[in-house]
Amino acid sequence: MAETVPEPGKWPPVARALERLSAGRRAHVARVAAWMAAWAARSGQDPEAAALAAWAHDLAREWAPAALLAEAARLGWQPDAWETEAPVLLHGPVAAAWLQEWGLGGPAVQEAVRFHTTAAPGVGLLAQALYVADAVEPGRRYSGRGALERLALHDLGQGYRAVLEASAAFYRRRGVRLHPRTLAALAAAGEAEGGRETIERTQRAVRPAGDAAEEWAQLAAATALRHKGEDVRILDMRPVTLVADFFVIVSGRTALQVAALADHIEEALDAAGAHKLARSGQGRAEWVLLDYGSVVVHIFTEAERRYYDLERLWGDAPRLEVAEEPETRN
Ligand SMILES: Nc1ncnc2c1ncn2[C@@H]1O[C@H](COP(=O)(O)OP(=O)(O)O)[C@@H](O)[C@H]1O
Repeated sequence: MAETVPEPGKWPPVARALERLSAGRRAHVARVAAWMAAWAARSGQDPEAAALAAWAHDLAREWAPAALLAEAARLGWQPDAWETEAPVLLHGPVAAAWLQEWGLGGPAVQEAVRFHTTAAPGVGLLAQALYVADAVEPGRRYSGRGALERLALHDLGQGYRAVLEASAAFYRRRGVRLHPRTLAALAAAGEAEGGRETIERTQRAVRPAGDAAEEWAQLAAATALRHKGEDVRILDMRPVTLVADFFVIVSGRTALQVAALADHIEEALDAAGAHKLARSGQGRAEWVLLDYGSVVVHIFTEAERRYYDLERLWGDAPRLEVAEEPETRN
């Protein structure tokens, strides 16, 4: 990449913090800065903003979990359940808050740094570019990297979506449950035009062999119906995303019923031998998410379900007929 990359010395607090990073991390950051410079030059974006976002994005990446939690608290960032469990997820929000403290970078730069690990729905071009750059810079080693890089330089929107899909698939295979911001970003990116063929090709390449996903989805739906879950739906996610094969969506009348439905469904799937990766939303049980990898069960109160409107977000996902429940006595 031939573009000159604005040096971090332009932003002294950033340059000082960079010096405290390991040599390997600094080299990664420099490759991200070079990628961002190339992207900015091609697409007529501000090279200074692109460089600052790149140089700053990993400044807190090597902080210990406890230090990240303490720093987030000092800076007024309230960690969510995912960030509390994996404080490494705070390194973007913390670095973004530092920029703000130092009076560096506008909202777009801070947004890009804040969401560079998880992505987020509705972020601007700079944030999409940084999310992509972090994943496709030439120091990363995985098959398909070069193709993703070229796609993103050609069309950032398609590249962003493809990187989201690819990293969702990667984390899914490793059993990492995705941050809700990443899920929402995937859904939002899926609404954008184009890219579908690329996505379908990626999907065919990476989809693991089938498990009992459809059976588990039907069982979750039947269990929800038996326990007076309302508006029970199964969405076939296979044609639209790698995030899961099926979503089961259920409403409960109250937060209490949402929790009870979650318990019943968990029990039934457990008995069927499904391995649960995660359950989230215990504390504030207006949206409980049971994650079985291939099947994700969402149990909402009505208001919460309307607010998130997964069915609209994933409007392209075909609906599956919920199988008639066999008569059960007693
Ligand atoms: N979207 C996500 N949802 C949940 N966890 C994530 C997500 N992205 C990253 N993580 C977790 O945070 C860790 C660090 O992520 P990141 O900083 O992007 O990795 P890297 O060190 O390769 O740059 C990952 O190993 C993963 O466990």
